[in-house]
Amino acid sequence: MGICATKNYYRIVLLGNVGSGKTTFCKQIVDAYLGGFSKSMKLEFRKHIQANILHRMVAMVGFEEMEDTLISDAEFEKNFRILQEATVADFEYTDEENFTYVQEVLDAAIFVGQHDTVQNICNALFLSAPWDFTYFRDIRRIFQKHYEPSREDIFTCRKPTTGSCEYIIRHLHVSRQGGKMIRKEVIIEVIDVGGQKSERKSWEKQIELADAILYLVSMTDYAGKEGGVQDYYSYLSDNNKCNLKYTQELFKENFLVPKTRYVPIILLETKVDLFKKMIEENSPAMRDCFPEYKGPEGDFESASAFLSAQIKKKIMDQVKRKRQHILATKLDRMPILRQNLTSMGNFVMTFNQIWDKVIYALNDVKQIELIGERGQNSKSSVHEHLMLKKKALRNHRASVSDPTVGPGTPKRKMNFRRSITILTGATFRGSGTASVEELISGNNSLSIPMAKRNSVQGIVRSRSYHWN
Ligand SMILES: Nc1nc2c(ncn2[C@@H]2O[C@H](COP(=O)(O)OP(=O)(O)OP(=O)(O)O)[C@@H](O)[C@H]2O)c(=O)[nH]1
Ligand SMILES: [Mg+2]
Repeated sequence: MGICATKNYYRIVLLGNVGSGKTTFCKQIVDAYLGGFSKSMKLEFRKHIQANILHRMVAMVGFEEMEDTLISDAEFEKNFRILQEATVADFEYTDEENFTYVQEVLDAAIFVGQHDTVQNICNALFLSAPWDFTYFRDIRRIFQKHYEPSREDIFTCRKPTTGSCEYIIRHLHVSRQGGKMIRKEVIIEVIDVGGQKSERKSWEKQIELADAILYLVSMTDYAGKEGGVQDYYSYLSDNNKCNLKYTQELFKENFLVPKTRYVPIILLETKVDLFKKMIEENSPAMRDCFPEYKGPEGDFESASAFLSAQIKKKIMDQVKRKRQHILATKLDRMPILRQNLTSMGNFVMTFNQIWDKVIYALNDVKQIELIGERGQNSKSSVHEHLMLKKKALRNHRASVSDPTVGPGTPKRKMNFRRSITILTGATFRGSGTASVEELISGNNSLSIPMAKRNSVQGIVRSRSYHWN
C-alpha cells in the first residue's frame, strides 16, 4: 500500500528558475480555491502594473531610437522626464485616496506609451518578455483614473518573489481506479519561494519539509542566447539568467542534493502557449539554439519532446556515469506536464491532473527506493527518512509564528489569509488563523467571504515571511 493511502495532508513546494511561473501558479490557486482577488488585492496589483510600465518605459532610454526621439521631439522629452521623476519618487506620485498616479503622470504615461518609438521597441521585444510588454498594447485603459485590473492583467503582472508564501487549500481529488470513480479530500499546502539567487538559500530547507516538489521550467528559456533579446530582458530583471543552460544547471543542482533523494519531483513545463508561438514562427528556430536538434523546424510536438529531454540530459549523463541507478530510474520516470499558467480555463481540473501525477510520483519514488535497497540488502532507509521528515515538519510547525500579528502568536497556528495577501506584496492585519489540525478536520472554512476580506483594515507593507 502506498504512503498516500492513509495521508490527507501534503506539503508541496514550487521550485524553479526566476520567472518560471511559480507565483502565477499560486495566483491560479487563489482564483480557483481561495475566493478570487479581493478589491484591495486588485488595488495592489494596479500599483504594480502601472509601476512596471513606467519602469519599462524609463529603461528604454538605452535604445538608440529612444535617444533620437528625445532629442528631436520636445513634447515627448517633456513627458518622458515626468515619467523619469515619477519612477524615482515612486509612491510619492500616487494619490493615496484614489490609489493611482496623479493625473499629470497618467497623461504622460499615455503620451509616451502610445508614441511610435516606444511601440516599435515593444513590438521588437514582445516575444522575449510578453509579460512586460503586453500592457503597452493597452496603455490608455491601464492609465485611466479608476482603472481596475482584469483577471488577465493580474495573471500577467510580474513581481519577483521574496521570502516564502504558503497557500492552504482543500482539494477534492477525483481519480479512477479499476473503472471506479474515487473521490478523496486532501488538504494541500503549496509553498511559493523566490527563484532569484539570493532567495535560493531557503530551498534546501523547503525541500527537507516537502512531500513533493513541483519543479517549474519555462519552455521559452530555450531561446536564451548571449547577445539576444533575452539579454535585454536580463538587464531589465536584475541580471537574472533565464537561458536553458542555466535552467539545466539549476535543475541538476537541486535534483542531486541529498535531501531531494526521497522527495518525488514533478516537472511542470510552463509558458507552453508562448513556446508554441515561438516554435511555429521560428522565432528563434530550434536549430539556431541547438545545432544537434534533428526534428523538423516549426513542429511543436518534436520541439517540446526535444526540450524535455534536454532538461533532463545533464543529470542523466552524470548519474549514468556514476552508476547511480536509483536516481537514473527516478529521473526516467519523473512525470512531466506542460501548462499555460495564464490560461483562464478550469484550473481545478488542471490541478486534479497535477495531483494525479503527485500521487503517482509519491508512490513511485518509494517503490524505486525499496527495489534499490532490496538489491543492496540494506536496512530500510526509506522508512527512516520518512520518520525524519515527519519530525522535521512537526518541529517546523511548532516554531512557526505569525509575523503579521507579532510576538505572542499562539504556536501551531497557521495564518492562511496572510498567504493570500502576500501575493500582492501587502499583508492584512488581524487576519484569522487556523491550526493544521483544524483544517484537516474541516472545522475551519478555507474560503474567505468577500465582504469580510474587503473590510480588513490597514495595509502593512511587508517583504513577506522568511525562515529563521
Ligand atoms: N504566457 C504565459 N506567461 C506566463 C506563464 N507562466 C508565467 N507567465 C508569466 O511569466 C511572468 C513570471 O512569472 P512569475 O509567476 O512571477 O515567476 P516566478 O517563478 O514566481 O518568479 P520569481 O518569483 O522571480 O522566482 C509573469 O508575468 C507571468 O505572467 C505561462 O504559462 N504563459
Ligand atoms: Mg514568484
